[in-house]
Amino acid sequence: MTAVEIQQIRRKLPEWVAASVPFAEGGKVASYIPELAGAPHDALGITLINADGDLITEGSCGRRFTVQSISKLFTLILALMDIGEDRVFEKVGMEPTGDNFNSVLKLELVRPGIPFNPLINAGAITVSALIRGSDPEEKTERILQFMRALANNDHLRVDLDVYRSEADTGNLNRSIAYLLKQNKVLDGDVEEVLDVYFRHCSIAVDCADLARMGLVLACNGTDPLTGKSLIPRRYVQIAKTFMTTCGMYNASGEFAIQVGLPAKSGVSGGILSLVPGRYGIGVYGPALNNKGNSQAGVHLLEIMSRELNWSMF
Ligand SMILES: NC(=O)CC[C@H](N)C(=O)O
Repeated sequence: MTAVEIQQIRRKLPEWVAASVPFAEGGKVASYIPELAGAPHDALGITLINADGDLITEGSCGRRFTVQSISKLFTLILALMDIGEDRVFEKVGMEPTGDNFNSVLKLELVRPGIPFNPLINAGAITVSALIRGSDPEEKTERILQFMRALANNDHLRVDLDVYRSEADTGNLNRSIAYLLKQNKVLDGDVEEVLDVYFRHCSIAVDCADLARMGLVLACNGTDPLTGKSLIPRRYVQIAKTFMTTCGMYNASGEFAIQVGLPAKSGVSGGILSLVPGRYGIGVYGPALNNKGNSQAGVHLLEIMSRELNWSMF
């Protein structure tokens, strides 16, 4: 079955990618982080990898881009591994918001002012503060090492141009962080927490890195290609649940209906997705729809899920 499906994907993927590329036209490359604005509008790439190590790539999959919000998954998992779920969920909730990823609205409206979930900016900034490490450098290094292990790629680095660009212009994130400090959700130095957050959002990857990280999640925390156990199963379960309920921002419900797979997107146009037990998937398409998800990338995943009957539901 799997071998037949791999052949089908290899045969049809060029056609599916070609059919999705035109959808980029209706989307916009994110420019609120100035360094992201130069990304190629109509690029679309995808890499899939399965537990046997079969790798399928199509389109502009070799391009490097920053993970942005996709990193929130891995900081969440690392915080869970560092301090356990009871302590993490004292500080962030488990519910979708229906608001934009960078909204401050509910931090003021809903007491006690903790972020609704770890995948919105408020939640991820809170989680950054929970990562073990004596200073921002050590925390960032630990996040990098963790992502390198998951991607099986020692070369992952912070893209310093994107980091500086976001640190220079990230006033909305600064507002969120100071509000969290005021609400006594954030402990410690706000600028140091933001520094860790901006840096982990700026880690550069390609589609193959995302696919390999997705494969570890698809296989419940063990990299099937090295046999290494990298994440406790319970924390993978938590991460995949958040991917399903909040991973595509406030379009997660629609994505669950149209695609039906756990996924996490970022404003640079990346999407990490997976088919449980079977594939890790990395997608890159920088033109975003009005919810902040890759316009062509979502379309491609919709086609694939429909054609291959991948929905979990
Ligand atoms: N949606 C995203 O990818 C947001 C991440 C980005 N670094 C920000 O904070 O705005």
